[in-house]
Amino acid sequence: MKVAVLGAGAMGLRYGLLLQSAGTDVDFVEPWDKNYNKVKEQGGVFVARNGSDRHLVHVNMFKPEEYNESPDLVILFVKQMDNEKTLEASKHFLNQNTYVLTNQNGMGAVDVISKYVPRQHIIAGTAFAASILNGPGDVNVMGERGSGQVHLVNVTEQPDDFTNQVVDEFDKAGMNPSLSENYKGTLWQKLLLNSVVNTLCTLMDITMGEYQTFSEADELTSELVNEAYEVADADGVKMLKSADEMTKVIADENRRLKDHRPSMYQDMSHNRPTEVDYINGYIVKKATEHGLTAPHHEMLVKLVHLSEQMKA
Ligand SMILES: NC(=O)C1=CN([C@@H]2O[C@H](COP(=O)(O)OP(=O)(O)OC[C@H]3O[C@@H](n4cnc5c(N)ncnc54)[C@H](OP(=O)(O)O)[C@@H]3O)[C@@H](O)[C@H]2O)C=CC1
Ligand SMILES: CC(C)(CO)C(=O)C(=O)O
Repeated sequence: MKVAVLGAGAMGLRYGLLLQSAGTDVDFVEPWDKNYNKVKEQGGVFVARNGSDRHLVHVNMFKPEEYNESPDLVILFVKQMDNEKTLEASKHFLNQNTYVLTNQNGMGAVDVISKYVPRQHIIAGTAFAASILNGPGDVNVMGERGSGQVHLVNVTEQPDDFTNQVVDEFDKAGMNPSLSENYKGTLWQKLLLNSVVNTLCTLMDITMGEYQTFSEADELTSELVNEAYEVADADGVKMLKSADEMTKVIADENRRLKDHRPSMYQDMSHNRPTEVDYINGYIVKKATEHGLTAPHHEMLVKLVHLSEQMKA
């Protein structure tokens, strides 16, 4: 299987390097010039795990305009707001046979990807895993080896042979993949985690572990989760877990990745726009569509925008 990772940032590198080390044929396609130039200059990417054992790994990296291969699978890992321009710049290597996989946080990618490949070739899902890009060509993979999880789901909810091959490749790479047949339920599970953890840790300038040490952490998590569950229910989402179980999933993830500052924090601390509109903002949008309100999530969206604007 030939894989092109489109967007060689923190998570694109995490997935691509794991697959490459398990023997999958991986190319990285990077629209971000600074990263591309740095990788070419140093002859690869510096990779560390939990800040240790930093070493150089060779990768094949191309700019979208110079990439002329026909990958079987494209793994899209740019930020949500960059999807449209990135796919437009890559459309010469996307065709009716290409599969595109997104494990990005937030909601919206599938609608954009479906302009470029058939919906039955879109593999969505979620990454219960963390990475930090220290700078161009320099990635820090968080969590113990083999501890992250990947949940994959076909947008049509009909897994085919190719999707099962992708699961096998991910399994060989130690990525702990699972394949679901519940598209929205799978994505909402991660949406909930991000709507609590990314947003609160970013606003409060704390790690996931620090949040979980707060005496009322589970109560706060539960308020946000319950509000979102009403919206999911109105939207016809079949959730994979109860609201109480989800609160526990979030607490467990906070303990597992206790030293991690979520990707939204990485953006905020570098004065970049965040993905809040695709996370809490999506919950608010869906609430409005169904004649509901989601006041806690709406407040969080405004607070993140306030902070973004103060830094701009
Ligand atoms: N990081 C994580 O732990 C996780 C992230 N995700 C999701 O994965 C997706 C990718 O995120 P992630 O890998 O964290 O982010 P990246 O490492 O790709 O991006 C971080 C930053 O790199 C720079 N950059 C990357 N691409 C470009 C570009 N084309 N042009 C200019 N600058 C660029 C920007 O910084 P600058 O402006 O400073 O140049 C950018 O904001 C997101 O949807 C995220 O939510 C999901 C699970 C975990
Ligand atoms: C919180 C986390 C690590 C969950 O996997 C994440 O999605 C992020 O950092 O954006």
